[in-house]
Parts: sequence; C-alpha cells; structure tokens
Amino acid sequence: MSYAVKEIFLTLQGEGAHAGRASVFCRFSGCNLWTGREQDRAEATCQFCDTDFVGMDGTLGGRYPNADKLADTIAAQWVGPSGNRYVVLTGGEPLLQVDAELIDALHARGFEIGVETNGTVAPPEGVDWICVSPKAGAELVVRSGHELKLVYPQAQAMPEKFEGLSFERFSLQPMDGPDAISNTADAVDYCLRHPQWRLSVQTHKTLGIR
Ligand SMILES: C[S@@+](CC[C@H](N)C(=O)[O-])C[C@H]1O[C@@H](n2cnc3c(N)ncnc32)[C@H](O)[C@@H]1O
Ligand SMILES: Nc1nc2[nH]cc(C(=O)O)c2c(=O)[nH]1
Ligand code: SF4
Ligand SMILES: [Mg+2]
Repeated sequence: MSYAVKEIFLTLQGEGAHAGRASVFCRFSGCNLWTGREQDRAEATCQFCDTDFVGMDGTLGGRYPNADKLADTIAAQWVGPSGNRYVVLTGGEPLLQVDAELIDALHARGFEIGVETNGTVAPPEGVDWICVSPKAGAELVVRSGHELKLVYPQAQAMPEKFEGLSFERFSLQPMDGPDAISNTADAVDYCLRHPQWRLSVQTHKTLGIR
C-alpha cells in the first residue's frame, strides 16, 4: 500500500514517557476526528488540535509508494550510531495508514517504533510503544497499551474515566491554546493529588525545536 505523509524530521521526542529521546518523526496526512481545516474546527470531534497534518507539503512529505521507500527515507534521517534508533509515527491519525508491512520494514532497519494515536483504530501487531491520547466524543477502541496520555482538561474525558485501563504509564498533558497557563496549573494540581498520573510537558515548544 502507499502512504500519504505530511513531513518527516529528526528531533527529540517532546512529550510523554520518552521525552528527550532522539526520534525520527513521521507525520501522516489526515485524521478521522478533524479535517484539519480551520473553518471545520468548531464542528469537529477533536477541536483543540495543535498540528497541521493537511496535505503532503512538509519536509520530505509526499506519497510514498511502498513500505520500503518510506522506511528508507526514515532511516536516512538518523544521524547517530545505529543503536537506539527510534521512530515516532504520528499525524494526523497514523493508524489510518500504518500497517504490518511498514512495521516490519522499520524493524528490519533497526528501529524501535512508537505510535501516537487517538485510540479510535486498532494498531497492527508489533508496535513497541503505543501512546493513546483519548478524545472526548470519540469511541476509545485501544483500551490497553504502553502509555495513556490524556490532554487536560476535556469536559467529557476526565482522568477518572481512564484510570482503570491497562496501561503502564498514565500521562497528563495540559491543553495548549488560550488557556494553556491555567490548564498547566490545573494539571500540576491534579498530579499532586493523583500520583498515578505524571505531568507531560510539551518540551519541544519551550525549547523551540520541532
Ligand atoms: C497531533 S496528535 C497526533 C496523533 C493522534 N492523532 C492523537 O491525537 O494522539 C499528537 C499529540 O498531540 C496532542 N495534542 C494535540 N493538540 C494538543 C494541544 N492543543 N495541547 C496539548 N496536546 C495536544 C494529542 O493529544 C496527541 O497526544
Ligand atoms: N518534538 C516533538 N515531540 C512530539 N511528540 C508528539 C508530537 C506529535 O505531534 O505527535 C510531537 C512533535 O510534533 N514534536
Ligand atoms: S485526533 Fe490527533 S491529529 Fe486528529 S485532530 Fe485530534 S489531536 Fe489532531
Ligand atoms: Mg505535536
């Protein structure tokens, strides 16, 4: 199958349990919870998205005809020694496109694979770190995994709803936007009172990296 990719770049994972880790990001085009067009945001299931995932016009964006071509381009971004290679598949919603062929092609090139997903689509087998970020108003299909990273606050998706699910790590990420400062203070307070949850700061935004 072919893959519609918005952009591919090397950076540090900014968020969640792997924050600080050198990672190749592959951002897939398109999402099932928002068109990505500003005029549709108010009507979308997911209204707070901070990402441009429309089209294929970013760095190394384009339509990749098969898994080997995409995995070769991802591997070519890695600049360190060949150990500890890590790729983050994100979007948009990556699980609309990620399949077993791509997982195998990335593993064959020595990558550990992380996925950032809204949890509405079942992942293929073999993903090494599944980070599920539930969205209020969207059915949560992926109810177990490695990390549950909840954007906070969401009126119909508060942490209590997810604390019993089977994840190794529970991360609470303040919602960026006009209320980012108060959302951060509220998330800190929540983590102090509910130590199952760890604060996830979007470090790449303060560092000024991608
Ligand atoms: C852009 S999404 C792409 C992956 C997938 N569609 C998802 O929602 O998990 C990557 C991460 O950014 C988070 N995110 C998006 N908008 C955000 C915002 N305004 N503030 C904080 N986190 C945000 C998402 O919840 C998700 O964890
Ligand atoms: N540095 C960096 N870390 C990230 N972690 C998750 C991201 C995403 O947009 O999925 C992201 C991103 O866009 N940049
Ligand atoms: S589900 Fe993820 S990519 Fe889609 S609109 Fe929401 S945050 Fe953005
Ligand atoms: Mg991002």
